Amino acid sequence: MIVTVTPNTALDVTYTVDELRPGAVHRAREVRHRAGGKGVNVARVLHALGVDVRAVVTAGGATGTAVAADLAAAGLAADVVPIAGETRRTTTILGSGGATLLNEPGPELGSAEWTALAAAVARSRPEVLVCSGSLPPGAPADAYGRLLASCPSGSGPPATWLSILDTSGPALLTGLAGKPTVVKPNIEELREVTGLEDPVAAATELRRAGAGAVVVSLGAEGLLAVTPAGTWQATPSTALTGNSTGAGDAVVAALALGLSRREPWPELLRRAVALSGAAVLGPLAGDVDLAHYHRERELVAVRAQPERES
Ligand SMILES: O=P(O)(O)OC[C@@]1(O)O[C@H](CO)[C@@H](O)[C@@H]1O
Repeated sequence: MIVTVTPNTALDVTYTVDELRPGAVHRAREVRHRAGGKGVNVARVLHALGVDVRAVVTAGGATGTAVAADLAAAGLAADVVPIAGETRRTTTILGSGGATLLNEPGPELGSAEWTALAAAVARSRPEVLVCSGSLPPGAPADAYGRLLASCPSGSGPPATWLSILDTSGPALLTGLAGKPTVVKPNIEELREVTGLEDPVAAATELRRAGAGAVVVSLGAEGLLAVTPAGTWQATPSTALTGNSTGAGDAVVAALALGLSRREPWPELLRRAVALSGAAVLGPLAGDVDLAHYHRERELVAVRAQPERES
């Protein structure tokens, strides 16, 4: 079972406009609401692939009720941890220039709510645990580190626990204490937390600090993976335009699936690049174009990178 946990769950609101201009009035052509937050998107993608997945989310207030109802309507298995605060909204504006995001910080969680979240994760006995998204304000600095370290695996002794951490800034750095199997920053997030320009050097730094492997999103150039088995770059066959919101979550979904199947890295990266493109072609974050995914898996180029002196 793959389990995703999204402490700062959201109601994703997506507006479509012709062109986004700062300072102007926009009449939205379309407005869509759905349960979101990175871990929810990961679960949605896995569900679309027919994979057994469970989403652990927080929900409070009217937006929390809408999130829980949408998860049920989508047929996603979920553990909804009730919270006193109002679940946040995250807004995506899709215009001719691409996607612009406005993410609310979200409500604080009380210590009993953190305990309930950790208990829900432990109860689900993940084989692969995915920790995704920003932490809510006032979260314990090591919130992800604790969730990752305390996770009892359904599949064996601690040495076989598998986990993915997809977050940024201090939450990423402190989460490394939980020894995630893989972390998946994008190139800007990686440079920000390490202060290093070179992505291989920066990824190596995160591995030294506790990550098993580091998979870096390079945008249109695909993915770079620095792993115990070697370093690879995986490149898509073609550049795509569409809604890039959620493309990173599709990469995480592919990584979780590949880890659960113990796939070799080149195979896993092919799947991740193809699924990321499929997400760009999906209308909303969490949607994937499955026809593109199956076609593109055959076309992704994966190249081993030369070993460097450490
Ligand atoms: O504020 P966070 O937790 O970093 O990101 C939240 C979020 O912007 O990420 C997803 C795209 O990855 C959106 O669907 C979602 O609402």
